[in-house]
This record gives sequence, structure tokens and C-alpha cells, in this order.
Amino acid sequence: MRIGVLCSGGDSPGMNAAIRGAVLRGVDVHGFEMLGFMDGWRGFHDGEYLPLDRLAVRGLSPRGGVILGTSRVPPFPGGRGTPEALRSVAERFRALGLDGLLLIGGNGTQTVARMLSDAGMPVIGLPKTIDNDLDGTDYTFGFDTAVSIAAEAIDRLRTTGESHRRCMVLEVMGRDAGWIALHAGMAGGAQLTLVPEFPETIEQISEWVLSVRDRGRSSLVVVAEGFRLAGSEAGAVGTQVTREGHDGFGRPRLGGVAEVLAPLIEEHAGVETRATVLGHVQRGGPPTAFDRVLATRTGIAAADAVARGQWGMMAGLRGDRIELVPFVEAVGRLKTVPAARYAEARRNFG
Ligand SMILES: Nc1ncnc2c1ncn2[C@@H]1O[C@H](COP(=O)(O)OP(=O)(O)O)[C@@H](O)[C@H]1O
Ligand SMILES: O=P(O)(O)OC[C@H]1O[C@](O)(COP(=O)(O)O)[C@@H](O)[C@@H]1O
Ligand SMILES: [Mg+2]
Repeated sequence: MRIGVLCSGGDSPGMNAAIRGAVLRGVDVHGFEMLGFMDGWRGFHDGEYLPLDRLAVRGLSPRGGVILGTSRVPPFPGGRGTPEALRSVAERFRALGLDGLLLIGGNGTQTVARMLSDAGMPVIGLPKTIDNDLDGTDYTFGFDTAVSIAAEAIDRLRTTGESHRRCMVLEVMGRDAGWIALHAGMAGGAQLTLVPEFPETIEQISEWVLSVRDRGRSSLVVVAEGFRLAGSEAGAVGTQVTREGHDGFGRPRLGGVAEVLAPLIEEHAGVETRATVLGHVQRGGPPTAFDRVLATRTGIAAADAVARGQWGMMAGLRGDRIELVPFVEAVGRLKTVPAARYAEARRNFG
């Protein structure tokens, strides 16, 4: 069997470990020929790939980034999955002599995987994303690493913030899901955590910051990049803060909400405030041991699924088991922070 591997979307710590897991199992145990396409769908379209054998994946488990590269290059000519576009991907698949494709990606990539699978292509999904916004799995690999890095940033901001009696605002990634913010905030003991799912007013935020100051402490505020203010504050309410330009898929780039929030807190609460945007540091460097193990096991499970011919599935984490879940259970709905999880954290804000 000739099996292709492809990464799409933002990079996520653990992608290399997943490739290694799939190759060690696929090549050494099942006897597949495996190849990895460079830079996502670009390599697939251009026929640029790396043969994947034991040597190619040597020492990969602790390595951040991904040896194949990843991109947001669209799989379909014209960008949308029209019947003609799906047929052209299937034709390319045949021309490359492939028997199956492993797609390493987040919700966007797994949406594409579902479309290809519905069109009859033999595809298996491996769920990665620091955002953890993909259904059909308890956690995606990369998330634990991003949370650990954000929690460390909180620890560091706290000491400088307390020394100056300032309010420190830390912005983390996550698109429309507040998972990184929620977990990092809890791990770092943040005084409040703002997530896209649950807008808050500047008045409420300031009240929390003041109650922290009245206790003689300094506030550490974690804000997810997709957070929107509630209420009537002109200009900043109800909309996400975006940067100039669009990503490879044409979406506006999120980012900068901490810089909008900090002066508003200063104005309303009268507490000196500083903003830090953590940015791509969250995705860089070596994965945590948890992500290495999760990604390796996901790769192994994906190779086993190929050997059994269980196409059209994503290898998701359920409890402590990697289980194959149909794509339909993974995509179509973003996995966001549920009200109960936010309420649990919110009770301790301030
Ligand atoms: N509904 C869709 N139709 C066609 N292509 C899509 C669709 N959703 C995602 N894609 C393609 O898959 C890529 C990866 O998705 P993206 O959301 O960027 O990352 P991730 O898979 O990490 O969530 C996109 O950049 C785009 O090229
Ligand atoms: O690489 P870019 O274009 O700066 O992307 C930034 C976005 O990618 C992420 O880091 C990861 O998102 P995906 O996994 O969906 O690609 C988001 O948290 C963030 O909004
Ligand atoms: Mg995504």
C-alpha cells in the first residue's frame, strides 16, 4: 500500500511525533510505502514529497514544528469543494499512485477530510490544533503544549505585575474557542479569564480588577484573541479585534484584543495596566510529554486503521483510548467552552 501524509492549517506541537508514530507502525509493522507531501496541499498538487521511512522519522518525537511543513493552501482548485473540484483531487490522488491519505489537521482540515471521504476517497484524519476546538476527541495534540507555554507566561507576568502593582493582560490564541485561555488561566491562577464564548462588559471586568486591588493584589487577566466585549462601550463592543490582512484561507487574522482592553481597564478601574500578546510562541518549540504521547498514539492508531481498511474515520482521544470516530462526529460544529466550564471558573473571578 502506498500511503500519503499531509499537514494542513497552523502547525501544532506533536505533528512530528504523529508522523513518526504512523511511519513506525505503517512501514515497519504493516509494510506500507509512505510519503509525506511538502507544505500541505501544495506538495500534493505539485507532486513534491518526502519518502517516509524509519530513518526519515528518527528523533522526531521531541521536535517542534513539522518536517513536512504545513500550509493553508486550498485542496480544491478554486477553493471550494464543488463536484468538479472533488473529482480533480481524486484524479490527482490516482495519478500519484496512492492507496490512502492521512490528513493531519484541525477542524478545517477534517472538514476537507470529510468532503473527500464522502466523495469516496480513502482518508483517515489525525486531529491536531493548539485551539482544541475540534469535536470527536477529548483533546487535540498541541493544546497541552500551548497551555503550558501560556501558563508559564502568566507566572512570569505575575511577578513583574505585582512588583509594580499593575494589572497585566495576557492575550492567548484559540480563534473562536476559549480553551487555551480557560486552561492556562486556571493553571496560572489568573484573577479573570475572558473567552469568546461569553462576552463580559468593561464595567464588570473593572469591578473584578478593583476587587483584586482592594484585597491588596494585582490582577492577571487572560484574554482569548476571539473575545468580544459586551455592553455599550463605543467602538470595542460586540466585534472581534482583527489585524490587517487575511490568512491563507481568506479569513481575517485575529489578534490585538489585549491592546484594546488594557487602556479600557486603566480608564474604568484607574489601575495601571499593561498588555502582552503571546502570539506564535504558543505554537513553537518542543511538545510536552503529554502531546508527544497523544500524537504518537494517534499516528499508530491511524496506521492500524489503514491496515484494517477503516477509512472515513478520525483517530480521536476518548478517555485514555484512541478511538476511530466518523468524520461527521468531529466536524460541522466547533467544540467551544461549555457554559458549565466557564461558570466553574467565573465564580472565582475577582
Ligand atoms: N469548508 C472548507 N472548504 C474547502 N476548504 C477548506 C474548508 N475548510 C478548510 N479548508 C481548507 O483547509 C485548510 C485548513 O483549515 P484551517 O481552518 O486553516 O486549519 P485547521 O485544519 O488547523 O483548522 C484551510 O486553509 C483551507 O484551505
Ligand atoms: O498562522 P496564523 O495565520 O498566524 O494563524 C493564527 C491562528 O492559528 C492558530 O494558532 C491555530 O489555528 P488552526 O489550528 O485552526 O490553524 C489559531 O489559534 C490562530 O488564530
Ligand atoms: Mg482550526
